[in-house]
Amino acid sequence: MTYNTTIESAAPEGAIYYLFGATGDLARRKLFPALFSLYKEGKLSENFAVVGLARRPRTNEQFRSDLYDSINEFCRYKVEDLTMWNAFAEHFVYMSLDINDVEGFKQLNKLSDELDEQFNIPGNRLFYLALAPSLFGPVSFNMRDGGMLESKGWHRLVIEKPFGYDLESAQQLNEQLCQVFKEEEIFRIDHYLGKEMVQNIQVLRFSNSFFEPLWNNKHIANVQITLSETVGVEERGGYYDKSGALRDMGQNHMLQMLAMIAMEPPSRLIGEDIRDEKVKVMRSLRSYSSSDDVRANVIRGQYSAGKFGDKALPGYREEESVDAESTTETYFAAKVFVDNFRWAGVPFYIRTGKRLPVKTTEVVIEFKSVADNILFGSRHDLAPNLLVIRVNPMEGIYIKLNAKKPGSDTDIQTVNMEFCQSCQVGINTPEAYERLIHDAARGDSTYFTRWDEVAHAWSFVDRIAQAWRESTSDLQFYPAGTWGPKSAEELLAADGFHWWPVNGQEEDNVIWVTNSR
Ligand SMILES: NC(=O)C1=CN([C@@H]2O[C@H](COP(=O)(O)OP(=O)(O)OC[C@H]3O[C@@H](n4cnc5c(N)ncnc54)[C@H](OP(=O)(O)O)[C@@H]3O)[C@@H](O)[C@H]2O)C=CC1
Ligand SMILES: O=C1O[C@H](COP(=O)(O)O)[C@@H](O)[C@H](O)[C@H]1O
Repeated sequence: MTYNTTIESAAPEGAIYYLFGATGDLARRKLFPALFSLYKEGKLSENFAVVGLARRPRTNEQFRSDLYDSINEFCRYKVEDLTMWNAFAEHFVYMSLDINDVEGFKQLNKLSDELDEQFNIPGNRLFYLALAPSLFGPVSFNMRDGGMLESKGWHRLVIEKPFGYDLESAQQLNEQLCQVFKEEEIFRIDHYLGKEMVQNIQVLRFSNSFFEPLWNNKHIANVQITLSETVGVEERGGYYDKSGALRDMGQNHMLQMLAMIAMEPPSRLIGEDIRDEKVKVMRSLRSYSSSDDVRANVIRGQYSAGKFGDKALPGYREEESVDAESTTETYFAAKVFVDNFRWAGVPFYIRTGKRLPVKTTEVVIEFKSVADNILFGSRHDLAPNLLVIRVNPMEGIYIKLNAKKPGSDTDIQTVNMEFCQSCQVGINTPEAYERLIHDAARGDSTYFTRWDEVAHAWSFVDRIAQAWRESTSDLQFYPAGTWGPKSAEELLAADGFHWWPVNGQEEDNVIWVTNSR
């Protein structure tokens, strides 16, 4: 059954893919593997070429050898057939280019004409900027001034996060890009939107009569979104210390997931309608009224030295490229309200952090208990029903129900009924980057963020950042390998709730009914 014809049909047309930042980490770990998977699955037109671009010198042979290594290390498919590999690799060429040098773009333009000819490409251009954001503006101007946008096909710009540091810098960046590209030609990546289970939210919500009528403040008590990571900042301290968890994860991935949960049904399953509905959610986010309001509702933390099992872990301030007195948050938790008719009074609790005990992304929808339950309420401490959407790394859903304990007259037990998607399809589900590159190549911007969404998300985040700049007294430290500051528990306890266990913290006394075995 195909639910969205714009997404499932239409193979991409032939195009040249320009990978700016081709010698960087993102290209190596995500972009090359994604291109190989698409090729292997027949999702790239035969008429394509990839031009790797960065300053350091590389021959085409060296570039293809880097490509080979990256695929064998990071791709879900390995290179098994050399004939097929050679056919793939011959589409890849490398050119050394400093993006500040417009002459280089003129040469690139000539090379592009040759590639159009060689691979029978109709002048389509997809520019992927895996570069530091400070280079996004200059590279766009030089593309234009170097004549790169004069080819007869379409031109699309795919840009990585972060899109700005705050609303003001994001606006400046957007103005620069809009001098060269139209909004519909700009594809802003939020790789969470490319994840299977994030895309599945709308199917779960709008195609199940179990959920659709209950999806509102009459039946839902609260929503919890957890995005926990075991890693620290690794070698990204230089970037992360200026960014922090709020900008790195909050402004984008977490608010995007919240929007997918909270949005109204779009009138049609097409990109603009879905994005219109997400914008309405972003616009309805209740801004904190004062810095005290921020401190009462947003908790921030930074990991100190700790351990995983027997392994000692350094504190954040001891990490490479991090200021020894840094006050950057590696954790935040917030209580957020969506001020509209559907969600009035329902808290959305969101939390993310590095060096937490497990790597997992989960959304928990906690339903209200059966009102005035005269049958069971007085005798049992009934667990509320939950719908849990497991996004990452395990994919699937489960629902938590109350059921009679077999053989007992009086006991009620909690049962988790699970659809484990990962168990069905193994780990071989498409990576988010495959999906997103494929969509951009077909001109489908549904799962990319539109400028107005980004701007509203920054306004919300900027209010928090402003309070944090005024004083750092609320920054709390948590040992690496623990669940963050205690006050994040108190945030929910004050409302009579608690964080539900996520993957790796399974509860006792719960029966699992699952397809995982
Ligand atoms: N790595 C990741 O997992 C993620 C990265 N991102 C984003 O992706 C982007 C790239 O990140 P990442 O790959 O990690 O960064 P890296 O620092 O690893 O790579 C940067 C790339 O830019 C090239 N470069 C730098 N300056 C110039 C220049 N003047 N002209 C031409 N090329 C230049 C470098 O090549 P050379 O030195 O040879 O010129 C290199 O290929 C960033 O915006 C980042 O925030 C987003 C999510 C995850
Ligand atoms: O964008 C980012 O996401 C990753 C987490 O992504 P995931 O797909 O592995 O959950 C995070 O580690 C990184 O700091 C951030 O920039």
